[in-house]
Amino acid sequence: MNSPALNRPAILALEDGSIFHGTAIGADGRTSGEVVFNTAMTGYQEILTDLSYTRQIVTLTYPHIGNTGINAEDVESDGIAAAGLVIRDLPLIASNFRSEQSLSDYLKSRNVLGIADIDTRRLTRILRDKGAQNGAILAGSEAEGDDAVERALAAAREFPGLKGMDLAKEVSCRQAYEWSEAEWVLGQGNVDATGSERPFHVVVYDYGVKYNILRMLASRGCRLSVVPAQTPAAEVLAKNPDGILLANGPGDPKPCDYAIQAIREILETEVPVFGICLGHQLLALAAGAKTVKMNHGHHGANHPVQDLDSGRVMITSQNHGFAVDEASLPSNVRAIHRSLFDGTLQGIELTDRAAFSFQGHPEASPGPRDVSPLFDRFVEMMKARR
Ligand SMILES: NC(=O)CC[C@H](N)C(=O)O
Repeated sequence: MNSPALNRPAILALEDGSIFHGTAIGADGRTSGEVVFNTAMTGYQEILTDLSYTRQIVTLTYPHIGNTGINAEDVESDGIAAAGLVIRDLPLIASNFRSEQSLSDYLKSRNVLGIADIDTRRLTRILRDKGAQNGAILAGSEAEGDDAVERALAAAREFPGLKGMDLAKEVSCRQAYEWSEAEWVLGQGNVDATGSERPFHVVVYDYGVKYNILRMLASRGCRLSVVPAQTPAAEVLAKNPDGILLANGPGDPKPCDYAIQAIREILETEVPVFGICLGHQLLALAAGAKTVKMNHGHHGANHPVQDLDSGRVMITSQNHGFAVDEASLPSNVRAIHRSLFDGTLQGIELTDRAAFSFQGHPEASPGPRDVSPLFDRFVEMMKARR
């Protein structure tokens, strides 16, 4: 342990009045958001950089976080998206041949707050039993003084909550760009250096896209045009895509009327569509279904999901707090996947159209890669249309 004199205090407060005292491991200051727990044993870097965690404070149930440090290759976006990190124990040593920076230095360099030495089991029980809650972290001098707990509670209760919050358009890229995996590996930006044509041209609606979705498509030979969330359908269709991918993203899908409208227009054409997580929810809304806020959502890397056609069970990565209500599916939409944890809907396909979507993360590879064949299904759809 650090000597107590070097420790900076931090406080985590939940809207229900729960207070946790711990040690600051990131930037000083204050942050608020919805507090959610993730049960994955690996992948803290992918979790922190996943834009779907925007305005969420994440606690990890695995107790030792930071062991393998931080590297430049495993990021899912260019920055840390999560509003804060809550952990049990920060190991003193980060050890991995790819490690370039400690977790603590990474948080500080990105001005993100983190709190360690927290009883994350107690915290998780509260979130599981009462549901995801709004919360706040105060760190460093902000966490000092007799009124610090009061201020932390006030900050937790000031957060308006994610319900009704449209964040996709905020985190989306500002301008359209091209992506290919080779350029990513070389780190030369998004312009195709070789000028080589990729067989399938996929337009990706960026609602907060995880880089691994782009890598998975690029590795299957797709040329990718990534477009801002608010791009009208006509502009996307004018690019003459072979397929359209609706990406993951933060916040509530319901207020994203620009996306729902664009998807409706796209569904009037024959272009194959694949939706992932927020993209799945938006496809369902465009098709006429409803979405709901879940109690504490799904955030982890070992969630069993059943393929309803084959009966096969897949071990999946999950990160969502909203879900499509299966009872609301119109007659031309079929349920194709279901969670074996709580029976919630995990995948749909349109019966009259080459369009399907998945609630979990087929691009994630925390070990199991059971869901990655969904990318092959998308490629097959594009092939069939040609
Ligand atoms: N990972 C995602 O795309 C999350 C979708 C949505 N923001 C939810 O929480 O349900």
